[in-house]
This record gives sequence, structure tokens and C-alpha cells, in this order.
Amino acid sequence: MTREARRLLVRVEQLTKYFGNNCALNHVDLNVHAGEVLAVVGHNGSGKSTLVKLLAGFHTSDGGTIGLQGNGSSETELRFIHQDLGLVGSLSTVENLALGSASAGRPWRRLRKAAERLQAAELVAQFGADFDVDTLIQELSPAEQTIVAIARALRGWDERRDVVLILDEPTAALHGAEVDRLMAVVRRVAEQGAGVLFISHRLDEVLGVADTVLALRNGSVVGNMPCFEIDYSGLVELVAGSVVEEAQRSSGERGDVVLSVDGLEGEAIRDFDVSVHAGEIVGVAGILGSGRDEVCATIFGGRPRTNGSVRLQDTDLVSGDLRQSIRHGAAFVPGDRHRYGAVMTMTATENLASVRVPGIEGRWQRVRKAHEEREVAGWFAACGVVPAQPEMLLSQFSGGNQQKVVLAKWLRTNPSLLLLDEPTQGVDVGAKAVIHELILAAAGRGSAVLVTSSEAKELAQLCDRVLVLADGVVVDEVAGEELTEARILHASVPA
Ligand SMILES: Nc1ncnc2c1ncn2[C@@H]1O[C@H](COP(=O)(O)OP(=O)(O)OP(=O)(O)O)[C@@H](O)[C@H]1O
Repeated sequence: MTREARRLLVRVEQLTKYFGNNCALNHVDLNVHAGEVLAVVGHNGSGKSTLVKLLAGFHTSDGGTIGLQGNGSSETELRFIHQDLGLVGSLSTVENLALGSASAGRPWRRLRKAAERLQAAELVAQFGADFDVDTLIQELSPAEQTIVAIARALRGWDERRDVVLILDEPTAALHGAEVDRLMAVVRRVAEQGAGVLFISHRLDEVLGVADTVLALRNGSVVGNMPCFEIDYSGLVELVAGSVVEEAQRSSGERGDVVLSVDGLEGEAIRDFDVSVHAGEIVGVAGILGSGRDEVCATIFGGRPRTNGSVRLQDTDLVSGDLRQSIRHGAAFVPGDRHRYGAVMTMTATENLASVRVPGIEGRWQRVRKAHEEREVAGWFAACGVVPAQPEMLLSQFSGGNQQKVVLAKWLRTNPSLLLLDEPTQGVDVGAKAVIHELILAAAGRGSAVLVTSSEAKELAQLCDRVLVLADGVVVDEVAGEELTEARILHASVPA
């Protein structure tokens, strides 16, 4: 069916939103048709989340319309999946799907339970998945969890209803094969007649799944075309506004051992050993649940260490003593910036200044403040934070720009050990290249870097070697000629 022949479900016209003087969305037009996957892409701060929040009714617009009548007879229903899936980890798929559903109050508990189980299994199967619906959500893979969230969002949907599913970066934390699995589900939802609008920074995945791509730059539409009309490099240029040169690791000087970890055990990691030299970048790969996302926090002291030793230069670090880690030159960019990385109710400057930097602690407050302002402005420029307003609350920056502020906060301490957990999550393709440059530059100045990422490609680009985790233990180490995205992915997936 051609795009024109499909039923129009949502028509957005001239949608505009200001935050103060900042125009976050500028006369945006878009259409979503039945059976169509529309990807919305754009640099950090280009207005993608603002668009979703306007569709959700979280913000009110300053102009334009959102037409949900389409050209069908009934009003289109919008169903949302946010990055935080909102599932209860300690309950099963059946129980999560039953929460708040009409059947919850029915009599005959046993009959009701059997019916709910059958319904849940049918719903999940509808999207091509076949996992056990009695398994607890926390034991499912991230892709499976997202499938449950999709099933819940689409509960009660049938062909008599017009529905558009809206996904805000559904694959941000997913790894290789899991992305493919989820994308297959997204396609299936569209094939069954729903419209899908999804946001992603992963432009290769956009081209793999979407029918149409809409690109935003500084709040304005700069491209709206069928995906077959554009290739990867064209899309990168559209998003970034220029050609992006990807930073590549060149083997530099290695110094003495900075970090030495021996027999580390934590909540999900066992017997983890690693030594990282000054100037070296070591990666940690593994699917979610492999323990990958615990490594940096456990070494830094933010997560409990139940066994093993962590030595930073000449000092044995005490588990849980974050001040000691920082005092001896460790820096930690966490994966969950909302919880651990930053204080959203403070300004960007206050966040940057929340870690002491030697040399700025002058006696005279005015001199110190002026020095700090210059330095903060320098980091804003180096990391490309927009808008360049360090006195704005961190919560008012877009997600990718918040991430850059958190990274800058630690880079400015010139750490001897840089622990990075998903350092480029949610950042756009241009900013990602900038962050890679900054990490390489830190290693060039002699920092030892340990970096975890769900993107094997990123690790292959940045690292000297990569440790692969599965079920909490290192199952492989990849280095030299073998250090490729494909090799890391292959080693990460349990046989
Ligand atoms: N609550 C708010 N108050 C003030 N400004 C805001 C608020 N929310 C967003 N903005 C501004 O609106 C612009 C668009 O932000 P938005 O979050 O929509 O970008 P985005 O494309 O989703 O970015 P990212 O890819 O980084 O998530 C940015 O300049 C941002 O600073």
C-alpha cells in the first residue's frame, strides 16, 4: 500500500512551543498513517521530547494543532512507551498486564487468573514473542520487558480502533540482537494496522525499521521523507548539520598501572580482575543483566563490594568510601544520571562545581567565582552544551545536554582514573563524536579509562581492549585485530 493510500491517523500542523524565549518547536508539521513507522530524529535539544510531551498533553502548545481525527471516523488513541517502562519488576507479565485492567475486580479468582494468563500469552504471542508470562519482569531480558510494555500499551486494541504507539528511545539501553528483536516487534505492530512514532538517536536502526523519517534541527523540520530516499551518511548530515568525523583510537603511550582490581565481587559480578594503565582505554561489554552496568559503580564504591580489592595507584580503596575514591583521582560518570549523576534542581554551573577542582580554590570568593565562570563556559563550549546558559536548571536542558554536563563535571577534575558507564547514552551523533574525542584526549593526558557500553561499535572504536561479561563473569577478552563490533557482539551473547 502506498503511503498516500493509508488512513491518516494523526495530523500535526504548525505545532509551536516556547520555553521563555527559547523556541523548542517551530511550526512543525507531521502526519502518521495506519501501518506506518515514523522515526523522529534530531540533535540533542532539537525538540523531540517536547513533541512527545505535547502529544501526551504534558505541555500546552503556543500555536498549531494536533488533529487526532485523521481521515477516519473515530478519534485516534495515542499510547505511550517512555524510557522508564513503568513495569513492576517483582511481578510477572500476567500480573503487570492485569494491573488496572477491567478484569481485576471479577469474581471467581481461579477462573479469572486462568483467563488473564491466557490473555497475556496471546498478547505477547501477537508480537512474535514466546517467553513464559509467569516469569518475573526483572528476570526477563530488556527487549522482553519492552515487549511487555508494548503489550500493555496496546491492551484492548482491535481493528475497530485507530491507535498510534509512541516510543521515546525504546532501544537506548539495548544491545545488538535485542535491538533487532524489538525492532521486529515494532514492525509487527505497524503491520497489524497501528501507526508508530518512535524517537531514536541510533540512525542505523532508524533506517532499518522506519518507513518515514522526520528530522528536527533547533525545533524546525529539516527533512521529512521516505527512508528509501536517504542513506546513513545523509541522515547523519541532516541531524548534525554537517559531516561528522568519527574519532578513532590510535594506540598511544601506556604508562604505569593506575587501577588494579582483583577478585571483585558485587551484586551481580564475580571474580572480576582488571588492570588499567595510564593512557589506556579498557572497555566492558555484555548484554544487560550480564553485570556490565555494575562494574564501574562497584569499583568507584557506589555499589556494595562483597569481596576482592581495588587499588588506585598506591591506595587500596575502601568499599563505599566515595570521598576517598574522588580524593585519589577517580571520576565516575554513572549510567543513571537522574539518580546518581546530577542534581536536576541545581543549575548546570552548580552541578559542574559540585566536585572540587584543585587550582580553583582561591581565597577570594570574587576571584574564584570569575575563574569558575570562565572555566564552566570553556567546558560548555568543549562539550557543545546547548543552550549555552550555565545558570539554567539542569532539568531544563534536554537529556543529551544533561549527559554532557555530567561528563564535563568529571573531566574538569583531570582524573587519573575515569570510570564511564554508558557515557554517550541519549546523545546525538555529532555530540557522540565530540565525547569520544574528549575521552581520547583524557587518555592522551594520562588518565586510565574503564568504559562500559551497550554499543559494541562504540567500544570497538574507543578501546585498546574489551572484556566481555556474561552472567557476572568475564568470558572473553578482545584486543588488537580482533577488536571489532561483530566480534564483541558474538562474544556477548550467551551460547
Ligand atoms: N521544562 C523545560 N524548561 C525549559 N526549557 C526546556 C524544558 N524542556 C525542554 N526545554 C528546552 O527545549 C529544547 C528542546 O528540548 P527537548 O528535550 O525537546 O530536546 P530533545 O530533542 O528531546 O533532546 P535530547 O535528544 O537531548 O533528549 C531544549 O533547548 C531544552 O533546553
